Amino acid sequence: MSTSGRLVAGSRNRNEFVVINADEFGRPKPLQELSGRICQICGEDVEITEDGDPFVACHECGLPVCRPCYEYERREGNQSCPQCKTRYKRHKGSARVAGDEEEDDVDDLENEFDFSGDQQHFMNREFHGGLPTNLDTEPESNIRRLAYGGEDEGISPYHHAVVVPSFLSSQGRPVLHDSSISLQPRPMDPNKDLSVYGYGSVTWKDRMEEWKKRQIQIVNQLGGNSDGDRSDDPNLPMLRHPVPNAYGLWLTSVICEIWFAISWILDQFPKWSPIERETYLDRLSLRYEKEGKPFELASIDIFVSTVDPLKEPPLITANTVLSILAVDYPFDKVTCYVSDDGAAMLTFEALSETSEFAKKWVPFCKRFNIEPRAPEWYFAQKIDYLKGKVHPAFVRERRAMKRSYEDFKVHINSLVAKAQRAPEEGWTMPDGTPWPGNDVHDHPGMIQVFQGHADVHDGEGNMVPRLLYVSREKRPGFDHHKKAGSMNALIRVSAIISNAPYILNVDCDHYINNSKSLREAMCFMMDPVSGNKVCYVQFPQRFDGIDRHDRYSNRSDGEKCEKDIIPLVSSNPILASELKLEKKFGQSPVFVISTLEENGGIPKDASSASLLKEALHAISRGYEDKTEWGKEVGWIYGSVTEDILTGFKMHCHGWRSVYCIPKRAAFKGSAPINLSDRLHQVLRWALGSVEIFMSKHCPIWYGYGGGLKWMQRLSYINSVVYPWTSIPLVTYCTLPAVCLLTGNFIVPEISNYASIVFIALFLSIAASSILEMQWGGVSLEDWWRNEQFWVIGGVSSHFFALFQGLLKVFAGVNTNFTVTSKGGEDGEFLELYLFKWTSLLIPPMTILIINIIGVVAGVSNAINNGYDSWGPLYGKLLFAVWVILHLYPFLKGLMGKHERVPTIIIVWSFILASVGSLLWVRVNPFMAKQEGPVLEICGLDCN
Ligand SMILES: O=c1ccn([C@@H]2O[C@H](COP(=O)(O)OP(=O)(O)O[C@H]3O[C@H](CO)[C@@H](O)[C@H](O)[C@H]3O)[C@@H](O)[C@H]2O)c(=O)[nH]1
Ligand SMILES: [Mn+2]
Ligand SMILES: [Zn+2]
Ligand SMILES: [Zn+2]
Repeated sequence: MSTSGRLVAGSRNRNEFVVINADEFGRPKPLQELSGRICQICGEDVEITEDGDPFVACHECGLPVCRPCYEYERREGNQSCPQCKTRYKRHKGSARVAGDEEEDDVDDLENEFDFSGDQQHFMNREFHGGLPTNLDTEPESNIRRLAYGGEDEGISPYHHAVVVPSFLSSQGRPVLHDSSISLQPRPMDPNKDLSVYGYGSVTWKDRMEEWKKRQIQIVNQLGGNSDGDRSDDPNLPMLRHPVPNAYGLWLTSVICEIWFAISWILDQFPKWSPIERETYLDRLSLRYEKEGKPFELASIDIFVSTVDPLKEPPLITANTVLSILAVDYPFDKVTCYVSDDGAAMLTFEALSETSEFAKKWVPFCKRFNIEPRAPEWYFAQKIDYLKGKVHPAFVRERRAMKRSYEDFKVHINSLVAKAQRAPEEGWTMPDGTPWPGNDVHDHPGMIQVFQGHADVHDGEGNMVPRLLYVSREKRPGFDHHKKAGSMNALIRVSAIISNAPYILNVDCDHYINNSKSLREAMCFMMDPVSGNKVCYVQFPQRFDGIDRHDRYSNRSDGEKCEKDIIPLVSSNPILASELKLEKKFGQSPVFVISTLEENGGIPKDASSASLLKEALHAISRGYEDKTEWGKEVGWIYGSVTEDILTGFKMHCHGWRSVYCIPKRAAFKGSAPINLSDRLHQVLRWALGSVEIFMSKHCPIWYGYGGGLKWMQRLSYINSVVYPWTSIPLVTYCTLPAVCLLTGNFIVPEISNYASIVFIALFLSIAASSILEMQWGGVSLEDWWRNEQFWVIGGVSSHFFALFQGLLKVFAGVNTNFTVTSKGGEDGEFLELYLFKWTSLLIPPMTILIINIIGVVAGVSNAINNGYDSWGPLYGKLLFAVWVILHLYPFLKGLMGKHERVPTIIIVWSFILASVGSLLWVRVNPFMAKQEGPVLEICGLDCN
């Protein structure tokens, strides 16, 4: 059976393979009799061999190909003739070791790799079975992988189909940028630029003298007499020993920094083995869409999940569904399943409208080959009618289509308006029967097939893929496992109704932006050689409608990877008893049989009524009881980031995944554009990580001896430990304020030599991150935003997630899943400054306030105390300003004019901040008692 997930792995994929002389479908034209013989791949002249004849690459069909192209194809490309697919034989004189001439006409591949038994292996693979063998070859590929560095270096370019999770960021999310550079913000080290403070102050110098003397005493007491001379060297003791009057502060900061250093190192590993991939859609089509033969592209079941029509507007879901129905793929090979966890009649009715509108929309898309095929975003694009050859018919039809879409929108909006207030007796359907889902938490399973009868044609005889509405049974008092549960229900329904060998999962807001996306994925999945190892292909999520400045770092900060295409691979234990399978998959014989169909498909003799009945059984509340669903089968339960957990589990079983980045973004989604939603989303992700961290699936302990690569393990570890970094982060952000308020400082004055070392360190760190950004194509601005959001998210969401996670594990307190609001339909940034107040905002607010108070107090103190006290102040100010700058977007949101901040929150934060500050000044635990040098300068308690 199958399971799924996403996450991990890096590649960049460029479609740069050029086929010149291609027909309008991009296929190479059949052989033309050219006098001069032009290479059909690159367009250059084909060379003349020593014999005086033109060079012939393929003796089967004689397609003219020049030697360089042939050599390239033979070595790194398809390794076979692009026209007739005959595997290339080695040529006389081809670059080869001298003396193997007699091997002429030998098939390279057969020679290099032993393929016998391989096919057998594919067939018998059990889904969660061992690691597929023969990872090292990739002849006749739909794809090309360019691997750099790491294990791949210097070996064959096909060595190791290793998919390293190169793109995980600190948030454990694959980073968006087309590079392997992950954007781990690096905490600044205060020790690095302190050389500037402390000079010009006499008192400071006195203190230093005093302190040095003490160091010498200590060294002598420790019996370091032999070393006595060296202890006079001003550099050494100062680097070895902390500031004597603020030992506690110093120690705290050092502990924080050690943790930052560890997390930074963890973050570096995944960057080591980047992989680039190319897809060749034309080859896919040549191979599987031969003219005059039935298309052989595999079927795909597409799952759309939705739960709350108020937060996930039906128009957005409708657009996603339309983009799926209009996708560039044979219509009868696509089935779209919409899972409604909210059992909302609104969703149901909107879907019904959508299926009607699709009959106009889909043919229009296909006829004019437009992009994207989600009408809202298509019509939002500006078209220049004067540019290029815009057909007059197109102009007319586009206009008409726009009008029908407007009508459709009005319709949907009126449904939404109607749904705002539920009638007392609950909703009734048009035929008068009550809507079965009136109680969201207590209702039977529902399935509705909207299309799929062969007689549903659009005007031109084009047909539209089938669309199904599915709402699984819900009963109070049971854990329904949120999205993971709904996906598992869809796996079963779809296996019974259409049983495609591959599935694609999108959220309700993830419309298909590139109608060729499915083909992109199929290049990997249906690759004759490497396809059988791939458990999923994932695409990065791009966003629409984010604020131009992307203030909350949706783009760069831990971008979520969405959309997986997952093969439903059958286990083929032909002899295993039915009983054993039922124990694993549950008691639906139709479903169990479907798991045995390697190539999908449903039994021919079954009536659709009986199949629907079976499907309803498969989505009943108790279906998964005492089965392996959620444990070994399907999406894995136990974390709100079910995708990471499931992907991890698949990788542990030795499967490989592919990260696919087509030039035109494959999918787009809406990003939360107000801070509160964003923080809640990040909170949920972090909570998911904490859940995995504390479960048996913790990547630190789990799955040794399986197929998980070391680098993958490190990346997974990184993606589950990052919430812990919030503890040192909160501490670190409070330190500057504490320093300012108490007059202590965490770093001692240091010598010139030491300051040079620190400056050099600091510069090299800055240089390395600038270089990384350059390579990764990340702009400085993106990086800075990422940095900022790392601090904001860290001190709020990650911090809360830790406590919620601990509460959940140790006290069983469950938190609910806050679905992220999907942006408004018109892509305006309406909500940007709208703050919905939540307790999440208190920590960053408090930190901000105490730092501001610290700055004010420090400066006014220095003014009172005159020139001497300015020197040491700068250092502390620098830290405080560092914190304030990082919280700046937060401050800006705070000052937004659209809605007034409830006073109670301000009051609370102020009370907390001032009580805290006063306590520090009074109790002052970090201040050394008496024996330290006397504090003459600055600090609130300064006399
Ligand atoms: O009980 C539930 C709760 C949520 N969902 C759906 O789950 C999806 C993701 O929810 P959303 O609030 O949009 O979360 P995001 O953080 O934006 O989603 C990302 O992160 C999730 C894991 O944390 C993944 O499941 C998603 O695929 C991925 O897009 C949405 O389609 C919801 O409708 C359900 O179907 N049932
Ligand atoms: Mn989402
Ligand atoms: Zn040929
Ligand atoms: Zn050529």
